[in-house]
Amino acid sequence: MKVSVIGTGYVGLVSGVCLAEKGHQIICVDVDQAKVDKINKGIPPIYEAGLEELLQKNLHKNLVASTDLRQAVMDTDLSLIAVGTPFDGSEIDLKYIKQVSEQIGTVLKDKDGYHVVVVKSTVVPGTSDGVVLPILEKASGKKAGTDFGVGMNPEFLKEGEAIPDFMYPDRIVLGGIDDRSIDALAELYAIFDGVDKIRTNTRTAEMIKYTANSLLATLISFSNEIGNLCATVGVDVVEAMNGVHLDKRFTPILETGERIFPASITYLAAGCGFGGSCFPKDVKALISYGNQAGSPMRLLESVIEVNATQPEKMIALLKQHYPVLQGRKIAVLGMAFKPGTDDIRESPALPVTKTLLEEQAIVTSYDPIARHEAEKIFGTTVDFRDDLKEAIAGVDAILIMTRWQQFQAIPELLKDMENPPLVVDGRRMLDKTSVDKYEGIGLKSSVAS
Ligand SMILES: NC(=O)C1=CN([C@@H]2O[C@H](COP(=O)(O)OP(=O)(O)OC[C@H]3O[C@@H](n4cnc5c(N)ncnc54)[C@H](O)[C@@H]3O)[C@@H](O)[C@H]2O)C=CC1
Ligand SMILES: O=C(O)[C@H]1O[C@H](OP(=O)(O)OP(=O)(O)OC[C@H]2O[C@@H](n3ccc(=O)[nH]c3=O)[C@H](O)[C@@H]2O)[C@H](O)[C@@H](O)[C@@H]1O
Repeated sequence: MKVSVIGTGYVGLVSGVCLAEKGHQIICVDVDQAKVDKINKGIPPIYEAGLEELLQKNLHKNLVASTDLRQAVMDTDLSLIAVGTPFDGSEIDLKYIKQVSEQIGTVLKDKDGYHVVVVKSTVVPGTSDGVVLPILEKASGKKAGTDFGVGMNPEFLKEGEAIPDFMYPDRIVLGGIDDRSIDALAELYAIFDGVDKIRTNTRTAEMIKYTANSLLATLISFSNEIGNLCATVGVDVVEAMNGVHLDKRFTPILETGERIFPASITYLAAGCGFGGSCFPKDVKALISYGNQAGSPMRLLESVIEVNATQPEKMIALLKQHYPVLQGRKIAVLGMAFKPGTDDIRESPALPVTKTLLEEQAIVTSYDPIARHEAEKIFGTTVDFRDDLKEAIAGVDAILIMTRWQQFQAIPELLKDMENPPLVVDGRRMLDKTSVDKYEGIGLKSSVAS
């Protein structure tokens, strides 16, 4: 199929590259000339394992990038809209979705033949048929369902694992205003053999996406709240959660006979909080949507509240040992909101680092790939290092903010130190007995208070 993908961020570029790899003819469109130039040189503007190789393999064969949306829509049969849908402080901000709908509609006015416009961005229920469709009709002067189709195809990829998630999805949701629109999406994904496909209307497709993200965020905040109680009453949350996690309902048994471990994969691992460009904004958008619909989302409000205070737990644990942070040397390990990505949006490391700097601690930091992003925020106020060993040399305390597997080396690195630093484990990824001075989320502080 000939497909234009509008927006070349995490979702747009990964979708475009993977669909090209599956044999479709893809034109990736973005307003950002610099991004388009990079893509056309085979350099992905974002870091995602395996993306560069796949891009270079398909570039100028099945895939090309462009800033010319008109030509891209003219030359293709289906357009996937994958622009950002931020939270504006009170509700979902649909300005990019509206802009693109208007632009596509204007092209459809002059285009012969049946074109299908599909929303891939995460949008609140009612957006595809209540916002996108009327804009397309107005700008094109044509009728949805007769002259063109409208679909909704949410994306479930995780950053850091985007390529395998896209290539081997758990399910594909094919939402549309009518059978013809859904059939076009079914054709696009026909090549994904053996994957469960859900044919549904656009509103249900939109709701599936929010429900999935909100459930995952709820599991995390639930685990964090239990962790906070455990720490207060002297139970280790990791041990408590192991007892829960072994329930087969939470650790499905794979075809190989293995259980799904660790708990972080099933979103039951307590830690310093969830971040990223999606959970925080999507849960907030659904709360706002629920309020507007007259169905308040009280549980989800708590999910956000619990998450907002989790990073502070790291500072509280640190202060058990160092009540005054001024002049203390602290290593913040991990700036990315999760391993496998250089994305630091809403990362718990950001408020923690800000607090440390406000309290005049001397902060060093190491992140395997997100240094360049974190430097844009902290500049030289943080001493960024490219080497874990250098970042922790001579510090009073280490704060583990991201579950990078590289940090498993910490006990070994501290082993021979005369006066090893305190380790505050925000991801509960180290054995608590593997270092001399250990504090962790969901664990009673070793300092009697
Ligand atoms: N990042 C992720 O892991 C996932 C994101 N989503 C959803 O997908 C959507 C996109 O997210 P990301 O890819 O992270 O966003 P992003 O912010 O990384 O990329 C959006 C891109 O759209 C471009 N853009 C904006 N207006 C445009 C226009 N008029 N024409 C052409 N390009 C335009 C921007 O320049 C940017 O490159 C959001 O709704 C998000 O919630 C869904 C699943 C996973
Ligand atoms: O809509 C989206 O954008 C995507 O949002 C999440 O993906 P992502 O944000 O990339 O990353 P996750 O691996 O889900 O992690 C999110 C956050 O939760 C945290 N987390 C995860 C698991 C856990 O047990 N505890 C925990 O704190 C991670 O550290 C991270 O900060 C969803 O997992 C994807 O299915 C979805 O497509």
